[in-house]
Amino acid sequence: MTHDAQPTASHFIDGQYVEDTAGDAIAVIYPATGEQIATVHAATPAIIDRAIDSAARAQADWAALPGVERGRILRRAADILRDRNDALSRLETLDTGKPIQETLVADATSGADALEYFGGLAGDISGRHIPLGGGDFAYTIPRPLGVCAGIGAWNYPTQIACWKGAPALAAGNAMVFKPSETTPLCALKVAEILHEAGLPPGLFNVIQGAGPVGAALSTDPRVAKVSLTGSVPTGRKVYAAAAASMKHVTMELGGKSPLVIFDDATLDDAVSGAINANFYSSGQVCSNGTRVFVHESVVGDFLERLQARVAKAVIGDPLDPATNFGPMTTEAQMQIVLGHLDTARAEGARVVCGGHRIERAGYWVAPTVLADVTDAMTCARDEIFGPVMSVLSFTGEDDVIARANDTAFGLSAGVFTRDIARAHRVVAQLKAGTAWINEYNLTPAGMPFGGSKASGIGRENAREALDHFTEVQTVYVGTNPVEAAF
Ligand SMILES: NC(=O)C1=CN([C@@H]2O[C@H](COP(=O)(O)OP(=O)(O)OC[C@H]3O[C@@H](n4cnc5c(N)ncnc54)[C@H](O)[C@@H]3O)[C@@H](O)[C@H]2O)C=CC1
Repeated sequence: MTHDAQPTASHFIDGQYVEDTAGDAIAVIYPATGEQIATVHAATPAIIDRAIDSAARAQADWAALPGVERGRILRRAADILRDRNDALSRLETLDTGKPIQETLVADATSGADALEYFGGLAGDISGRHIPLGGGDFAYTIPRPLGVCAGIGAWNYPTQIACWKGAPALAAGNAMVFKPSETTPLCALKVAEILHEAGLPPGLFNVIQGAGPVGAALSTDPRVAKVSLTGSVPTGRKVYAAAAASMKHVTMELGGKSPLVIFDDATLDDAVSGAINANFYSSGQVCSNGTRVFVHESVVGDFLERLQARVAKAVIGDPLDPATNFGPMTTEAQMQIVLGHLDTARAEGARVVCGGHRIERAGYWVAPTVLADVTDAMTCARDEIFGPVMSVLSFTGEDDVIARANDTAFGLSAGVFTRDIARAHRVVAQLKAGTAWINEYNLTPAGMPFGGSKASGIGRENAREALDHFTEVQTVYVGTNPVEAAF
C-alpha cells in the first residue's frame, strides 16, 4: 500500500482490518496511468463465513437500540467523512480515475449526505395503527431484515457503500458489503469511519472479491437481502440466486436513458444537461441520458453549441483540480467503448467529435458525440458505459415518447422545455424510475432513485429505501369475547 490514506488490509470484519493472503491477489490500478497502487486479496470461504457470522451476531443488539441512538452514530460518521473529504476524494480518484474535481463533490460528500439523511430518519421509523371496529385494532411494526449483503459497481465506490449501508443500518440491519473488484479501497474507509463513529463491531463488514464472492453472499442462507448495483446480466443472476432462499432484493442496474430536448428549450441549458448526462465520470454513470433526442428544428444549432463546449473539456491528470474529464476505470471497459465506436461508424453514425482513444498512458477515450443516429443502431440500443452521446432528431411529441420508451431499460429520463404543461405531460408517459425536468443526473439523498423494467427493482435513498430494508409485522389486537363455531 503506497498512499497514507489507504486501507491497511483487504477486508474489514468485526470492527478491524483483516488480511488473508490465501485469497486470489487483485491488483488495484490507477486508471490514469495504468500503475498498480495496491493489492487486495479476494475473500476465501473462511473470510466470507467470518464476515456473515460476525454480522449475524451483532445485528440483534443493534436492532434493539432506539433508532435515535443508531442515527447518532450514522450522523457522526457523516461528519467524519466530510472532515476527511480531501483524503477520501484523493483515494477515490486513485481507485477510479475520476477527476478530483468530481470526487470532491460527488463521492464521500454524497455518502455523507446519505448517512446524515438516514441518521435523521432512524428515530422516526414507525408503524401504522389500523382501527378495525368494535374496539379491535391492528398495528404494524417495521422490522429489520437481519444480515443484508451489498454488492457494488466500480463507478461510485464510496457512494454505493453509503447508499446501501446507511438505510440498512438505520433500520437495524447489519451489512456485509462487497465492492467491485476493480475499485476495492474506499468501501474499507467507509467501514473504518463508521466504526470510529461508534458503530459496534460486525455491523458493517467489507470483504473483497469478484463474482464468486458476490455469488456466495447471494446464496448464503444467513443473508436476508441482497442489494446490488451492477449490470443487467449480473442483476439477473443475483436475483435468481436470491430467489432460491426467498431473499429480498434491490437491483440498481444499467440503462439507456432518453433525454428529450424540445424546440422551446433554453438551448444552452439543454447543452449543459446533455453534457452532465453523458460525460460526468467519463460516462460511467448508470442513469446517463445517452439517447439525446433533439427537435429537428434545433438539432443543428444544438450540435454546434455542444461541439464548442466539448472542445473545452480539460483532459489531463485527474489529481489536478483543473481537470474535468478523466479516463475509463478499467482497460476492459475502454476496449468495450472503443468496440462500440467502431460499430457506430460501421452502422452510419457521424462522429461530431471524439470517437477515438486518447494516446497517453492509462485508459482514455475522448468525449464523443455521434450524430445522425437512428433508433436501430447499436449505439442507440446498448448501454455503452463510456463517454459516448448519441444524438437523434425528432418531429412530434407522441412520436418521441414512443421512441424514448422503445427500450428494455427504464432507469431514467430527462426533458428540456419551457412549456411546463408539456414537461409534466411528457414525463408522465416516460417509463423511467427517475425523470428530470430542465436538469439531469441530480440525486439528492431525500429523493427515491431506481429503475423500471430491466433497470431494476426497488429504490435507493429517501423513505422508500427504509421500506426496502424492513418488513412489516402486523399485529391484530382483539378486545372482545372470542367467538367460535363450537
Ligand atoms: N442503477 C444504478 O444505480 C447503477 C447501475 N450501474 C450499472 O452497473 C454496471 C457497471 O458496473 P459493473 O461493476 O461493470 O457491473 P457488474 O455487473 O459487472 O458487477 C457489479 C458487481 O457485481 C459483482 N458480481 C459479478 N457477478 C456476480 C454474481 N454472479 N453474483 C454476485 N455478484 C456478482 C461484481 O463483482 C461487482 O461487484 C452498468 O451496467 C451500470 O449501468 C452502475 C452504477 C449505478
